[in-house]
Amino acid sequence: MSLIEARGICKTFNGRSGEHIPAVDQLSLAIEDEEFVVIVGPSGCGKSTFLQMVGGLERPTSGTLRIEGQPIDGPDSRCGIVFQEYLLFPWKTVQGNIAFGPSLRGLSKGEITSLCTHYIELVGLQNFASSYPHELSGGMKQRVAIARALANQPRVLLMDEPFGALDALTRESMQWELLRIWEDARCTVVFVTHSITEAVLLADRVIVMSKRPGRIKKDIAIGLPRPRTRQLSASAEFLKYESMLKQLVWEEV
Ligand SMILES: Nc1ncnc2c1ncn2[C@@H]1O[C@H](COP(=O)(O)OP(=O)(O)OP(=O)(O)O)[C@@H](O)[C@H]1O
Repeated sequence: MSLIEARGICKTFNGRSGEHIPAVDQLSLAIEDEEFVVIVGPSGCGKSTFLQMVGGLERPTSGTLRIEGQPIDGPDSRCGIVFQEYLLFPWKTVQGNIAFGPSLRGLSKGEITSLCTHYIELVGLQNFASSYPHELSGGMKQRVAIARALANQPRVLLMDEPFGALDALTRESMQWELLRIWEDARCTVVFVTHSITEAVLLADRVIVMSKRPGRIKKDIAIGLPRPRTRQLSASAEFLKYESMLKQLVWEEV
């Protein structure tokens, strides 16, 4: 049994004038435990919609979607979500933001503190535990958002263009950071991006979606060794994946 199984998923939205907007069409996909799956495709092809259905924030119009064999019927603590907008609580410190989920789960104070300490260290924010979001850079805010999601110890981390709002240099450093964090946290990641380079660097598998209504156009295993290195990211093999994927996405634009 796969960790996540989507079979024949369709999602149609109702537009403002009552028109039907088919966003996702007959999407079938199996994602295994601890896989790092990246979804790419042209703007509006239904990537975020698929992620939201996995996270239980949207329901498929038809088809079945299961996690650990059980139908997804609403937001589920097995899934943590990180969005492009950091969505931190501005009135809470870094520690307070990260402690929020564990405190809702009714953990003891000691357990919450040790979870917070672990994840604050994991994302490298030891010196900022008492800072408020407005005192942090974009990259630091996204580290908090990642730590906050991981502190709930999800089986699946859903990431929707998490580095899309960052400058190029910070974005690249966050990609390496995420790989390091993922090696430690060892959860399954489903990651949406527009950056093909980011996709090749991070993924075990890249799913290329067709233009709307999104179907799976190609499912490509990235056969690059881990841990990924800077040297590898400049290799001929890396560039080969990059140009193949660019071609596949461009055909849909
Ligand atoms: N709540 C909604 N109501 C109506 N239409 C929606 C809604 N959410 C998404 N859509 C439509 O569904 C389609 C897919 O949207 P979605 O955000 O999933 O695409 P995407 O591939 O993530 O796009 P992008 O890469 O630009 O973020 C789009 O045409 C969008 O306008």
